[in-house]
Parts: sequence; C-alpha cells; structure tokens
Amino acid sequence: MLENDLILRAARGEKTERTPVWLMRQAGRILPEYRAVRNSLSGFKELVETPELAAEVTIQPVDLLGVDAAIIFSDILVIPEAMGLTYEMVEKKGPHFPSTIQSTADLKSLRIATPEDLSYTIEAIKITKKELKGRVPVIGFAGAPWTIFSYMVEGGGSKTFSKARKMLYTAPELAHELLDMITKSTISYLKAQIAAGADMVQIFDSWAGVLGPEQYRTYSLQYIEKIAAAITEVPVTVFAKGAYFALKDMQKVSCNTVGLDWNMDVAEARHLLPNKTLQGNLDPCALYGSYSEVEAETKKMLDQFVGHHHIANLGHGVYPDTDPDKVKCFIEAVKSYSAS
Ligand SMILES: Cc1c2[nH]c(c1CCC(=O)O)Cc1[nH]c(c(CCC(=O)O)c1C)Cc1[nH]c(c(CCC(=O)O)c1C)Cc1[nH]c(c(C)c1CCC(=O)O)C2
Repeated sequence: MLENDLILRAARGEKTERTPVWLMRQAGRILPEYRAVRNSLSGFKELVETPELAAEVTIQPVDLLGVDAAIIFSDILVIPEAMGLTYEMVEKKGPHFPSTIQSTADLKSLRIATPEDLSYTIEAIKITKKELKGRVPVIGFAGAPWTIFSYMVEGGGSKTFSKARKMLYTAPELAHELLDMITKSTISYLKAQIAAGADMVQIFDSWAGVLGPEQYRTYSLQYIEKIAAAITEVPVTVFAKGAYFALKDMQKVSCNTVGLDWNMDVAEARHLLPNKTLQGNLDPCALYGSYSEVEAETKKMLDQFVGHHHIANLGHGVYPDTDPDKVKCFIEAVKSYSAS
C-alpha cells in the first residue's frame, strides 16, 4: 500500500487534492549527497551496477527534496550494453560507445536483452521498494528505441545525429531491424522492472526532435506504441523531447501521460490530447532565477495546466549546476499553490 499515490491517480486521470511533482534527472546531477556516494566508487557505471547504492541515491531526492515519486537510478544506455554494445561514461563529456552499429554484420554481434542481463537494476528496484516502505511510488524507465538507436549508431551524443539519420535513408531495413531488437529488449526490461515493483514507467525519447513528422512516425512512434501497448500493468508516460509536431499522434498512443518540454504550448497540447494526463513543463533554466522568480514562474506554469490531469515537472532533466534549494522552492511552490 502506498502512503502517497498522487502521481498514480493523476496519471489515471483521477482528481487529486493537489498536483503531484517530481523532476526528470532528480537522482544524481544536483545533490552533493549523490556526489559523495559517487566519489566513493570508480565511476558512474559502478554505481548503476551496485543495487544497494543505486537504491540509496534513488531515495535521496525523496528525503532531501520532497518529491512525490522516486525514479530508479540507472541510465537508458544499459539496454545497448545488455544487447552486447558496451558504453563508457566519460567524466564531464558523457557516454561513448567504443564500437557502433553500421552494417548488417554488426547486428550479428547483438542479442535481444533479457532481464537477467539487467539484474542489477531489477535488484535496485526491489531494494528501493523495501526501503521506501510505500512512502511514494517508484518510476521505472527506459529510452525510446529511436533514442537508443541514435546512441548505438552515433557512438555518443551529437548535435545533429546525422549518422543515425543517414542510416534511415541509406539502410532503412537495417534501421528497422535494430529498432525492433531494441523494442523487444525494452519490453521485457520494463516488464521485469514492473514485476520488481515499479509503479509506473516512463519512456524517454530525448532525440525525438531531430526527426521530421513522417520519419518520426515510421522510426520512432511505431516502436513506442509497441512498448506502450505491451505495458498493461501500470501507467505509462511518454516524453518525446522536441516532438511538438507529433503531439496529435500521441493521442493514439496507449499511454496515460504525455510529457511536454518547455517549447510546447500547453493549451495546444491540452486541445490535441484531451484524454491524456500532461507532465511538465517548466524551463529548467527558470530555476536559475531568485526564489521569488522561481515561485512566480512555477505558478504561471501551473495556471496553464488549470489544475487537472497534470503531473508537475521540468520540461527536461534538471541541469547539473542547479542549486538544490531552488529545486526545493519549485517543489514547495507546486505543493502549496496547487492545493490552494
Ligand atoms: C539521454 C539520456 C541519457 N540518460 C538518460 C537520458 C534521457 C533523459 C534526458 O534526455 O536527459 C536518462 C537517465 N540518466 C540517469 C537517470 C536516473 C534517474 C533520474 O534521476 O532521472 C535517467 C532517467 C542517470 C545519469 N546518467 C548520467 C548521469 C551523470 C553521470 C555521473 O554521475 O557522472 C546520471 C546521474 C550520464 C549520462 N547519461 C546520458 C548522458 C547524455 C549522460 C551524460 C550527461 C548527464 O546527463 O549528466 C544518456
């Protein structure tokens, strides 16, 4: 039994006494308490693969920031690794894949991931559930197939993702084969997260915005829908960063909640998505303002959603140099203003 299930009720479209709030990338990135745990280890991956410590940093934002949900500490890149493509997390630079997928021959080195390949995250969810004792729900997550594909082809981050997009023109069948393998791996991974106790799941399509509307339908949305349709046990959130052109298509996706980034028009999203709960969408940069500015921006954001079918969040992950006290100010502003 959950003490605070606001976020689950909001996701299901039920009325709530106030708007629930959490932040994308709340675990890690901003808390000195996270850095302390992280610095005691060899690196990011060791933390991801040590369930007791992953559970500890998952719970930190619940204790220290007062969020209404815990998101399991892991990364979207554990899926490519479980499929056979290892990544390195380079300090201050981000992820790097020493090998990438460029040809049909490269696909032969991959397999469909099983939950056993990802047992460290599954174990971390079980420990988190036990230690949280029902205080708040646990959010499981995975990257959308298009975003994972982009990293596997590109080998790391990119401004344009031109290598990944090039493949859609030069080898569309190969692209679909890889997307299909990622999709199958992701479905079994998310189902295992749910079996371990995840109360809801979010699919992050961080690089949705580099595709045009038609390619987005063909190479991303189709696979997101396969995942969303397969997850019938818990509420599903889809966050497609920059894909304002796909909002109307999201209405047909089998998800409860659609995440909005700060570029999106809330009134238009509400109009295009009458049956969905919306999540978002304060500009993460608003948290660089003074306390009174953070409060004012938060209220303005809440007013746009008019209090219903809404999960408050930022429009993307919290930036690493954000002051945790400004994050607390945002959370407190949501809680008090939406309850009044
Ligand atoms: C694109 C993407 C990645 N990872 C993720 C996404 C999708 C969300 C988004 O668009 O922001 C998702 C992610 N990554 C992490 C989480 C944990 C849970 C949470 O706090 O939300 C989640 C949900 C931990 C992490 N993942 C990473 C860190 C920082 C590494 C460290 O501690 O040294 C954390 C806490 C590393 C990571 N992982 C990734 C990058 C580009 C980087 C480097 C830069 C950075 O984001 O800090 C890939």
